[in-house]
Amino acid sequence: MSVTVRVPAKVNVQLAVGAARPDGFHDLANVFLAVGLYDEVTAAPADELRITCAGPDAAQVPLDRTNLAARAALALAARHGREPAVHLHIAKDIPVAGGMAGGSADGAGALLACDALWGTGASREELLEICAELGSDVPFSLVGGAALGTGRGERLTPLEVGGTFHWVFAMAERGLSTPAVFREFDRLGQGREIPEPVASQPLIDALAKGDADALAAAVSNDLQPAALSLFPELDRTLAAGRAAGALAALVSGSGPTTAFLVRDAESAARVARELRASGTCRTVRTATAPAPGATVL
Ligand SMILES: C[C@](O)(CO)[C@H](O)COP(=O)(O)OP(=O)(O)OC[C@H]1O[C@@H](n2ccc(N)nc2=O)[C@H](O)[C@@H]1O
Ligand SMILES: Nc1ncnc2c1ncn2[C@@H]1O[C@H](COP(=O)(O)OP(=O)(O)OP(=O)(O)O)[C@@H](O)[C@H]1O
Repeated sequence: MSVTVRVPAKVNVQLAVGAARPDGFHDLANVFLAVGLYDEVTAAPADELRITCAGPDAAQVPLDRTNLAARAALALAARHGREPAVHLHIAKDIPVAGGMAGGSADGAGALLACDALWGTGASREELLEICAELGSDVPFSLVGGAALGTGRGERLTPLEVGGTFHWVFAMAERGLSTPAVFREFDRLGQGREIPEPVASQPLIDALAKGDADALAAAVSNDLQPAALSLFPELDRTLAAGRAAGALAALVSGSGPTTAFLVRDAESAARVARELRASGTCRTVRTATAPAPGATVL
C-alpha cells in the first residue's frame, strides 16, 4: 500500500518585509498564490526512513534527514510515538532553490502522506503546527489557493480568488539561498528606517475580482532588490519578459525564478516562447493559479 500526495508551488504576489527580528527572522506581509506546478510525494512502508527523488533537478535535492520531507515524517512519528519507517519518493517538478517553495511543498506533502499511510488522524490544526515548525512557507503548501501570511509568513489568513491568473516562470541557471537573500535585504537597508510590513488592499481586491490588470499594478516584492544585487543577470530576464508583453514581471519570493503575469493562455505561450528565445534563462514554464493545496491522489 502507498499514498501519493500532490503539492503545488507558490508565487508571492506581495512580499513586504520588515526589519530583522531578534530571532533573525523578518516579519512579513506575504501574499501567497499557489500555482499549478506540482511535486508528488509517495509514502510507502519500509524498514527505515528512506528518501528518493526523481526529476530534472533531483541531483540538487538532499536525500538525508535534512530533506524537508524526511523532517516532516520524523516530526509526525515523534509526536505519535512511532517509528518513521517509511520510504518517501519525491517526483520533483518544482525548481530547486528557485523561490517557489519546492522543499516546503515536499514537507507538506510528506506530512499528509505519512498521516494517511499511518492512519495517524492528526487534526488540520496539528498538521499546520508541524508545518510551521518545518519552515515559514510550509503551512501555505498544505493550504494552497491564496493566503496572507503574517509573522514570519506561517500565520495564514485565506484570501478569495475570483478568477484564473496566467503565469510564465523563467528558471535561472543557478539557485539563490533564501537566508543569503534576507541577509542582503538587511545589508541594503542598513541605516534606513524599515517600515512595518502591511498587506496591500488593492492587491487583495484584485485577487478577489480575478482582475489581472489590477493585480499586475499591485504586485511587489521587497526581496527583489536583494535578489538582483546577488544575481544581477536576472534584470535581463525581467526585461525580456516585459518586452514580450507580460503585464507584470517580478522575482518570485527570494528568487532567482522570475514570474510573469500575463492576460491569457495565448499570451502565456507567446511570452514563454520569447523568453526561451532570449537566452536569459535555463527553462521556462507556464502555469495557472490558483491551485489547490496538498491533496491525496
Ligand atoms: C522568501 C519566502 O519564500 C517567501 O514566501 C519565505 O519567506 C521563506 O520561507 P522558507 O524558505 O520556508 O524559510 P525558512 O526555512 O523558514 O527560513 C529560512 C531562512 O530564511 C530567513 N527568513 C525566512 C522567513 C522570514 N520570515 N524571515 C527570514 O529571515 C531566515 O534567515 C531563515 O533562517
Ligand atoms: N525536499 C526538498 N526539495 C528541495 N530542496 C530541499 C528539500 N529538502 C531540503 N532541501 C534544501 O533546501 C534548499 C532550498 O530548496 P527549495 O527548493 O525549497 O528552495 P526555495 O524554493 O527557494 O524555497 P522557498 O521559496 O521556500 O524559500 C535546497 O538547496 C536543498 O538543499
